[in-house]
Amino acid sequence: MDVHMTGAIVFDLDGTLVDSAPDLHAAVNRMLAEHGALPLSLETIIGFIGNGIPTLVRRVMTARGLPSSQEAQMIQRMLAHYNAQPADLSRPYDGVVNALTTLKQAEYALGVCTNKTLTPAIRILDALDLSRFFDVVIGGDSLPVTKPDPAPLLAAFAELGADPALYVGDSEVDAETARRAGIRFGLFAGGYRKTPVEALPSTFVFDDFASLPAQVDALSPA
Ligand SMILES: O=C(O)COP(=O)(O)O
Repeated sequence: MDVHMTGAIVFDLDGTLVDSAPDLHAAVNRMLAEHGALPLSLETIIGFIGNGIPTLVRRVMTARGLPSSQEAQMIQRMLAHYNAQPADLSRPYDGVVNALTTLKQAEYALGVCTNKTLTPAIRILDALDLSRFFDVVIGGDSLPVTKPDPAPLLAAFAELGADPALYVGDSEVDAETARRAGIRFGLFAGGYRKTPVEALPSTFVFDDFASLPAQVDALSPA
């Protein structure tokens, strides 16, 4: 990696770059239908996102009273449904493409650190034409641990090879990951967060990606 890069910025995926909940919701309900279980609402599924697909499936099974003996099979079916259609309904949030373009032009090295399983994460980035911005993608199954363990985030920065400038995410898990990694955190307020923004430690909060490059510019050097 070019040592003259301005710095490195890593982004969360679900609820930060991409509103991915509608496809997760559709895949969950296809999985539930196969098991003869009733569907769950989009709002319920949004509340279950953040700790990766196996945890999402466990939360869904608890909500529907399904026996944990079926867990491994249901995770497998969820991944099959989701991998088949990961980006039919998912869209980047407004302003994401312009913000990434601006940051890339300013010579930031960009990466993604998500708890989403790597295969659908990459398929989504490809389908939405976002892969071109990123030099590294760390998924929920890339390491033996997931966020909020800081290891995946630190691995993303290590691979980028430039000074860590910022992690950008939307959730409690992301805020905790950045805190444990000792990395500055930009909190996107328009994602899947469950608690008030004031309750989460952040360097700054933003609700419009159009403002992100200026917020990054305003940071002191890493
Ligand atoms: O898949 C999830 O549950 C969360 O994914 P994220 O880390 O991109 O928010």
